[in-house]
Amino acid sequence: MNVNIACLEGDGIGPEIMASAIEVLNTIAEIFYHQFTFSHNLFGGHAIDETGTALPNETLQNCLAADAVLLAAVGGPKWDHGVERPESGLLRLRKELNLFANIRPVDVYDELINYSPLKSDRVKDVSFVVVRELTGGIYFSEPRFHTENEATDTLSYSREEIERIVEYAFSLAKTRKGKLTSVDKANVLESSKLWRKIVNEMNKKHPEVEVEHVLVDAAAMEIIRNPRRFDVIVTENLFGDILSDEASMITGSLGMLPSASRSGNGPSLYEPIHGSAPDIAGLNKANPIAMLKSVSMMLRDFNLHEESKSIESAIVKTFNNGYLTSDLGGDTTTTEFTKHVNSYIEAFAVGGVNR
Ligand SMILES: NC(=O)c1ccc[n+]([C@@H]2O[C@H](COP(=O)([O-])OP(=O)(O)OC[C@H]3O[C@@H](n4cnc5c(N)ncnc54)[C@H](O)[C@@H]3O)[C@@H](O)[C@H]2O)c1
Ligand SMILES: CC(C)[C@H](C(=O)O)[C@@H](O)C(=O)O
Ligand SMILES: [Mg+2]
Repeated sequence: MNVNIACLEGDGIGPEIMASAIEVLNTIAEIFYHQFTFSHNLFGGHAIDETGTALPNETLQNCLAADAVLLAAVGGPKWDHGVERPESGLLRLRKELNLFANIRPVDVYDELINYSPLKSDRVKDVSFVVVRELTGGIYFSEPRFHTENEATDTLSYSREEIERIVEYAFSLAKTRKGKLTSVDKANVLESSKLWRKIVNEMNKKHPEVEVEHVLVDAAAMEIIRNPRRFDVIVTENLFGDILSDEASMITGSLGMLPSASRSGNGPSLYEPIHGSAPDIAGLNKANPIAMLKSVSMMLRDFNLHEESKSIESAIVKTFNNGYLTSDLGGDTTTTEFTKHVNSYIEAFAVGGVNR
């Protein structure tokens, strides 16, 4: 299969985990006889330094023309106080590609349950997906401004925006355990009242899905108290951002959670949920698992299931053999971890595809 991938390595640990992803994709291409073509694009802080904008037009055009976009991370203290921020490039890109559905799976590996800061009996067998609305809500609504003495953000959603993300979540729940938790703040926010009403209306169309509504503050508590109760969580942009970082700790590290952002037509974007980790940038310490699992989600979307499985299984073999990056208490470097994943992918292919 030929796949044209627009790569945005960005800032901080971005280049290190992107290198890991490309190495693994090259191994997959060789073993499974695919042709992956990569374009390397300026994005984020580095793009600001070189062009004055976080999302240069050439980068946007390459993303629009690609089969998929692979993004590492953007941002860092160097750009925290500039007029243009790296993060604004990311928000523009999501909007331009209409990536309204951000899928963030939270799956606990049995082998790593002791690395979670939570007790192992709480985290065992946890598997849920956060479906985060990604192109609306408080991140994008107008008016939005600040002056010396006043600042305003607006949280607004149209019926259409709510319906399309909730429809996505219902469909996903049907392929899983059939339970949908809608997280809102309907005791306070007008947008949440409409959100909740629409979820209830749509439940009539999908009666086989069990729906519950949980207020976001209670949801934050439940993710720690009893994370096994969740199957699919659907929520507004900002709530989804916060809850997914929280949920990552169930798995042991923020460096574990991948994501896919989809529009339904046009290229999807695959990226870890974490940021550019400036505190460990350039030290070869970054955990590449979130990035590699994002690659695995991309391959699954192209129906390359065996290829996707080979990555997942190689990741498990790598940490089962004691290779853990420092966020999980180990001393394996990013490059060593990647080398082991590559060799297990090769072994997987010998035992599987070439059997
Ligand atoms: N999608 C993105 O590009 C994205 C996402 C989140 C934050 N950011 C940006 O990243 C910058 C830093 O933000 P932050 O420090 O709040 O969050 P962060 O996610 O970059 O880091 C938080 C903590 O988690 C650790 N961490 C994150 N990913 C890791 C990995 N793969 N391996 C090991 N440890 C990892 C970091 O070392 C740090 O201690 C900011 O500019 C922020 O806006 C970008
Ligand atoms: C960098 C930032 C704009 C971004 C977000 O808030 O969406 C990040 O935190 C994420 O989770 O992808
Ligand atoms: Mg975030």
